[in-house]
This record gives sequence, structure tokens and C-alpha cells, in this order.
Amino acid sequence: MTVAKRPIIHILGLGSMGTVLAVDLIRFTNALVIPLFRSKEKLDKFQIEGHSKISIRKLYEEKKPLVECKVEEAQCPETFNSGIIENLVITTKTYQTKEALAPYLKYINSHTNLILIQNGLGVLEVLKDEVFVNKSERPQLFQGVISHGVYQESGFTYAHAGWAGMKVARLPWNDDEMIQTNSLVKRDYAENELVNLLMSQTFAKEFGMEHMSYQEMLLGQLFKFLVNCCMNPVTAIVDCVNGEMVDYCAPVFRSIIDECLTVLRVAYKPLFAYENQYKGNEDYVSLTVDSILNTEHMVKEVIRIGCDINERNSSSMRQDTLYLRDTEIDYINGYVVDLAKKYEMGAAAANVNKTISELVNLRLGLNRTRAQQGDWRQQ
Ligand SMILES: NC(=O)C1=CN([C@@H]2O[C@H](COP(=O)(O)OP(=O)(O)OC[C@H]3O[C@@H](n4cnc5c(N)ncnc54)[C@H](OP(=O)(O)O)[C@@H]3O)[C@@H](O)[C@H]2O)C=CC1
Ligand SMILES: CC(C)(CO)C(=O)C(=O)O
Repeated sequence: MTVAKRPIIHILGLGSMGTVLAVDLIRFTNALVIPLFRSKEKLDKFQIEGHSKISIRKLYEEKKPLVECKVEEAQCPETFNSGIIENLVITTKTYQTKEALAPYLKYINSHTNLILIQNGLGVLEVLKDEVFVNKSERPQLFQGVISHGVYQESGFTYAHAGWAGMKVARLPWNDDEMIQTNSLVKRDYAENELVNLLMSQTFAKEFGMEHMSYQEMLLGQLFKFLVNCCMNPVTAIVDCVNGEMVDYCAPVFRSIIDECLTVLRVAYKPLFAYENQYKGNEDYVSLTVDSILNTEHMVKEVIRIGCDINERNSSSMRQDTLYLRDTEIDYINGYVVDLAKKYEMGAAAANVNKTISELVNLRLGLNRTRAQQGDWRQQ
């Protein structure tokens, strides 16, 4: 009798998202979960000071239980010895992806399953143009759109503030593969080890994992992208908690969303044409796009999700500017500017998002200057 091989999944980016995923993978699957740290120093800190343990405090449960797991194996570039990587999760910030991948590229080939679990858009272009340039060596690529809310409590303990699930789909390397058949989705579900692992019954239920076609996931990804294009930069620029601005934010959200949708309709034309083109075609999932991705509906949804459901949350981008960390603005509003240029939509086509990006960088620069030179308002 052949014994089923134990799946191995490497996690590059053991922060908020990496930890919340790793804990449930360890608890609810038989996978060997191997975090990849950026240096021997960080690895030693995890193994010696942290005793190779990771923890999640489930704030959304009444008793706010702390769930702790022991990590069997962890690596860094200096110690890595696993050979070709079977399954790789990328949960670094978007702008950290290329540098984080660099030491492991020789261990990634066309048999590797690689999933991006990140906000924003634009990392795919970096992978295509700067990282996996040799098409024959490109890994099997997947995208996760995660809606769980998690932040660092201390050390390797993270607080799981909001439970909201995750969507996963095969991410096409080429724009002409954007629309996927139901049979392709079923084939991945049946044959791909990473999809099998993420969709294993207990884990998928506990983590809220949904496997779908790229076009379905893209609809959700663009929805979340518009939420992030509004909430993240505006809360950072004005330095407010999400819900404080609920009565005053609609006009600026309308300006941001209107411009974003004009650009996204060009860049993701197959998705916006999908509803009519594939209606009634049984090998394609039916989608309603226009009734969701329109300005007035999205203004209401962004306010509902950002300022109501997450009213007491400080957005991740505001947190980055307060802690003087780089932000992901280039993969959120900045990416809209890039798309407008790529599709030659004219210099003014992304002026709102360009200005929003500039204001976020102004806010971050001002916070950094105040930290170094003092706050003139107090002088
Ligand atoms: N936090 C949340 O609630 C949500 C986050 N997201 C998105 O998920 C993505 C990840 O965010 P989040 O988990 O919050 O970010 P974190 O900053 O918490 O985690 C990123 C992790 O990546 C590690 N890392 C960075 N560079 C390297 C490297 N070269 N090698 C190894 N590890 C590295 C960092 O470690 P180090 O200490 O070494 O820098 C850090 O632990 C982002 O795109 C974010 O927008 C999406 C939904 C919700
Ligand atoms: C929805 C929102 C804005 C919640 O704060 C978020 O996703 C973030 O902070 O990154």
C-alpha cells in the first residue's frame, strides 16, 4: 500500500497573513508548514527566543482564545535545503515580493505552486517582467484575496480581529487567459496539490477558503481594490480611525472610485464584457459585474465596509505611516496611475489617484521628518 506523501508548504512572509494561515494549516491539515525567514538572525530569534511557536488570538470569539502552534521546521536563505519547492505562499507586503523571492528562485520551477496572498494589484507584472522572465520556468501561479483582519500583538503572536474568509483562483500569466472554464477550475480542484490542501474540508471551513475561477476572484479582488483605494490612503492622509470620517468621505471616495473604474474598465475589459459574452454558456460561471462595479454602489459599499463594519479599525496604510514604514500605495492607487499610462489613456486619466498617492507619500515623509526633527506644531 503506498503511503500518501505529506504535502510541504513554504511560507515566505510570516507576518499577520502568514501567521493566520500557518496556524490553521498546522491545526487542520497534515502539511509540513515551513516558514522562510529573511535572515539567520531572524530565524534564530524565532527558534531560540520564540521557541518556534506562533500564536493567534481570536478576538472575534467571545472568550478571545489564544491558539498556539509549534512550527516543526523553519528556514532562511543560508539554511535552505529543501530542494525544489512544491508549494510557496507569498505573504510579504507587495513591495517586498521580488527581494523576498530572490534567494529561492533556483528552487522554483514550473512544477512549483506559488500563491500571492496580498492586497493591491501589480505584483503579477513584477513577476512577469522582473522575476520569472523565462516563461518555461514559471511556476503554477495562484492569487488569494484574503479578507481576514489581523495585526501583530507582540513577537510571534497576532490578533485575528475580523474573520472574513479568502478566495483563491489560478492567476493567469497572460491577459488572454483571464476567462477560465468551469472544467479548468474542476481540474485544479482534482489535481493541484496546493488547491487540494487549501480546499481540504476542515481547513477550508475553518479558514473560509473558496476556490473559484479567475474571473470570479477578480470581481472580488477589484471590489476589495476599490475599498483599499479609498480607505487606506484617505485614513493615512487625514490621520483618522476608519469610522471617524463616515459623514464626510463620500465625495472624495466618489472621485477616486469614478476614476478607478474608468481605468479598470479598459485594463480588465474581458471582465466587464463577461456578463453579456458568457451569459447562458454552461462551461462558464455566470457573473453580475456592472451592478457591483459601478460608482454609486461602490461608494456605499466602501463606506459600509470601511467606515461601518471596520469603524474602529486603523487602516493598514495609516498604521504604516504612523510607524514610519513604507506603504503599499504603489500597488493600490499608484497602480491605477500605471495602468492609465500602460493603456495610453492620457496624462489626466489618473490625476485623482496620482494626487492621492502623492499625498500619502507626503504624509509618510512628514511623519518621518517629525520623528527625526521634532513636531513644529509643538514648538
Ligand atoms: N494584515 C491584514 O489584516 C491584511 C493584510 N493584507 C495584505 O496581506 C499582505 C501581507 O500583509 P501583512 O501580513 O499585514 O504584512 P506584515 O508586515 O505583517 O507581514 C509581512 C511579513 O513578510 C516578512 N518579510 C518581508 N520581507 C521578507 C523577506 N525578504 N524574506 C522573508 N520574509 C520577509 C516580514 O518579516 P520582517 O520582519 O523580516 O520584515 C513580515 O513578517 C499585504 O499585501 C497586505 O496588504 C490583506 C488583508 C488583510
Ligand atoms: C478594509 C480595510 C480598510 C480595513 O481597515 C483594510 O483592508 C485595511 O486596513 O487594509
